[in-house]
Amino acid sequence: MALAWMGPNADANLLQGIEAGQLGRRALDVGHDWEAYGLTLPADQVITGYMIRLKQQEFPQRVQHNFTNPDLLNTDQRKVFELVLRHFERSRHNLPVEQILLIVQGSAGTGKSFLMKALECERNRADNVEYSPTCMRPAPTIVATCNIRRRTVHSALRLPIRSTQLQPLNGKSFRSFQRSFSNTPGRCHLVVPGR
Ligand SMILES: Nc1ncnc2c1ncn2[C@@H]1O[C@H](COP(=O)(O)OP(=O)(O)OP(=O)(O)O)[C@@H](O)[C@H]1O
Repeated sequence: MALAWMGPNADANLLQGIEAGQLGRRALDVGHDWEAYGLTLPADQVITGYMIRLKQQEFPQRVQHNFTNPDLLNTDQRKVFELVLRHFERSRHNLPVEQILLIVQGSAGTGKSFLMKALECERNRADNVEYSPTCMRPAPTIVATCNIRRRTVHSALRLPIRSTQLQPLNGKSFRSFQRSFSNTPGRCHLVVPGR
């Protein structure tokens, strides 16, 4: 917590109860059994190792609690839910549809993620899970992938991270991209949370 307070450009002297520059050297830090948390990786592998462990350990545990009951949606959530579901249904029956480009805005905790999960649950129910890639829910940041258990937009769509130049996909990445859409019957809904 103390490290988080420091933040970029924060004044370390303002940290309550901690002498500036003493973080990591106090008896509490030195005497703490850090290995009890499994932090045994060399420094350059800590982040990579942490992400791998997060995926292996937390990911499956969280998936088990992913059910969201659409009956709980409030009036505003239900408006969006019904609009998107109508679109789903028309696409599924090959009826003419216009592409939906929809932004759902709301301050923190107003139920945007809840709405997305409800939509996905409804799709899985209607489509019979095997069919579910018709709804992709990539996230813009790795933090969001942890919150809602999905891959990033860049990873899902094979977008370059370090360059603004789009190159044609080829070889392994092209085949893996094709595979990820291979169950998608014609149309795919892409739902991207805002952070
Ligand atoms: N209709 C609802 N019925 C019951 N609980 C709800 C409903 N909508 C949202 N919640 C609950 O409210 C909390 C906040 O919702 P949620 O995380 O979806 O908000 P958010 O808008 O995505 O927030 P943030 O922008 O911070 O990510 C969650 O615990 C969620 O389960």
